[in-house]
Amino acid sequence: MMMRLDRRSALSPSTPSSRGMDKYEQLAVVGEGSYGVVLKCKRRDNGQLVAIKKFLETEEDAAVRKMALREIRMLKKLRHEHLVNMIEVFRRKRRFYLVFEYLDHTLLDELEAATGGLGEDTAKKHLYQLLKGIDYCHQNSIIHRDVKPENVLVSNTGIVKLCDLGFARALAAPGEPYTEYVATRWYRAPELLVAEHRYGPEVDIWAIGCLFAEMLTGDPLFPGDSDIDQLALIIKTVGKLAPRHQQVVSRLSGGAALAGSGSKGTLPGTGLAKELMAACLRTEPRARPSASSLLRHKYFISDGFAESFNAELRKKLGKDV
Ligand SMILES: Oc1ccc(-c2ccc(-c3cc(Nc4ccc(CNC5CC5)cc4)n[nH]3)cc2)c(O)c1
Repeated sequence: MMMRLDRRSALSPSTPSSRGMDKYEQLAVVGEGSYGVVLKCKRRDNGQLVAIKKFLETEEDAAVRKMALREIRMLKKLRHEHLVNMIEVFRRKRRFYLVFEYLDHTLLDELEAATGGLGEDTAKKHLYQLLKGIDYCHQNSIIHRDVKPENVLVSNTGIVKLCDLGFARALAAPGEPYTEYVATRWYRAPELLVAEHRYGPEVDIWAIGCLFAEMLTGDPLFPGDSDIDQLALIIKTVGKLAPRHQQVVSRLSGGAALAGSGSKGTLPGTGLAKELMAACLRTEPRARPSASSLLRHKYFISDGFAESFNAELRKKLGKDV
């Protein structure tokens, strides 16, 4: 469906414009959420493919305007090889348009196309790049909060970038509780499932542990169909919750049965891969390693993988990484 995006008005003086939204031709819708739609577009003058997030509501809605400006402020701060970078911002008919890099497909597309997983070599390369992107977020005090296969983009040269930080948020000040937020259930850490007010970047590490397992097997690790079922699957595989979380669960209807016998199921993978995955999936958030320490894990270092893969990334990205 061809749609000419109308004349725009620059959102802020820091984004001087040329011919406005006329410079893009819409090619497809690649994503839809409750707050907006993501369009695959082509820049008319040079053929560059971009992804344009169009907010559905106009900025008359104060809540939408506040959320959009918060998202734009955050996105302007974050620039990294393994995050989808924002190129420019426009406003048209009192709606916000955010223009981003376009990558060929998502990790979900890869998982749906591959039976039995992506193979350990691809899974390891994707995992390493994901950890680099999330480490950058965490170093900048940003929690992504919705790491899942749809939010992991892959270029046709195998470069991986995290996207849709629309729900990301800055780390709360000490003592400040977070607002309620519901990450996609299958990748939601136990502390989110028990609605702990104080959660941190560890929720992203949990999600990455879930993604690593899914890349190896091709199947979601914890496909819960309710929050209680989600907790039951987690406990069955990785063992008991942290005592403070167990107390919360035992007060929920049917929660008492979730105490768990302590015997654990098995995680996919072998050797150092399984060791790294298990570390990401510790039910005590404080026990999960940081992204930066995971990047120095024996799994990436002991076989020379990090050194050779970083050289490969530098060539592909055409710059120092
Ligand atoms: O706050 C925000 C809001 C939106 C984004 C965002 C930025 C860029 C994208 C994006 C998507 C994309 N490529 C893409 C390609 C294909 C698909 C869907 N494939 C399946 C087969 C139908 C989905 C996405 N390239 N870039 C998506 C979201 C963001 O990164 C941050």
